[in-house]
Amino acid sequence: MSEETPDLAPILAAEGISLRFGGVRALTDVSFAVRRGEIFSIIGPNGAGKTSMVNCISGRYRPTQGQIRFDGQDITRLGPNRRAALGIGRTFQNLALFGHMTVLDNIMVGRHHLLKSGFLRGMLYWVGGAQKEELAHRREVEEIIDFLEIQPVRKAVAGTLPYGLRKRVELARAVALKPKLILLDEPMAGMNLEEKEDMARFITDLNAEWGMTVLMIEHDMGVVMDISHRVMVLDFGRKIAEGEPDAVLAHPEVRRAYLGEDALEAEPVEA
Ligand SMILES: Nc1ncnc2c1ncn2[C@@H]1O[C@H](COP(=O)(O)OP(=O)(O)OP(=O)(O)O)[C@@H](O)[C@H]1O
Repeated sequence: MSEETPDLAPILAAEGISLRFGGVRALTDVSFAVRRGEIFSIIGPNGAGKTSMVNCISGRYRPTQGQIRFDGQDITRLGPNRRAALGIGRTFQNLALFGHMTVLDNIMVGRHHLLKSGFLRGMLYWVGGAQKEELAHRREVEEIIDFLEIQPVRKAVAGTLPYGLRKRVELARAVALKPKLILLDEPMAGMNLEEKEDMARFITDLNAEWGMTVLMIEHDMGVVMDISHRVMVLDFGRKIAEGEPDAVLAHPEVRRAYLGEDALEAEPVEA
């Protein structure tokens, strides 16, 4: 591996990742690295292996071959909870909120995962030490609520909110875990234009103001090219391109395999 300057040092490095489901090759020898502080997106047609790759990183799937390093540590064999504790957060393609709970409680649930021993913590609460911690938690949660502009609905039951807002609450819950790297699985899916614009702004602010490194899968090419620092393209489980958005868009194999010339002409993208 080449020498890296500190800010270009990868926070996440996947090397030679292959994943098979029986006869299906979901991923074949995919290597890439996400730099600390960047927004990195994975794109590709349906079935290209994007979610499989994210699941390999979050620990939901274990690759058939290859190694994943996070923050300098080999995490290939760690389970999802250990990876979350190391600082890998995620949101899901389909909403995963507790619909009957309030927005605030949903986000607090995220926070409680930060604490390793729930039982011991419960005991300590009554002794007093954890009470202070609880207050500090609340303050931080309020900060996240402010940041994601969900104050007006903080007491609302999550299941009653419009879809776009629920997605934002889900993001808040993932952010509440204070991950160093956040994995976003189609954060704009099912959103209208305004909701997408809001979500794009929150993601860029999380990245720029809170210093969170973002790894995102997203089908909306406009958004991807607009907010990503770098993009990787998968096709049939293989990496066909990686680089800055403009370079990736210009890549002949990407044009052929994924976008199609028509799509490119119809949708000019600003640098
Ligand atoms: N749990 C699984 N069992 C069997 N095959 C799977 C499983 N998960 C994914 N696959 C297969 O692996 C390949 C890659 O799927 P994956 O969901 O990772 O693609 P994707 O790029 O995320 O697609 P989409 O954009 O449709 O979400 C597909 O052929 C899919 O059918």
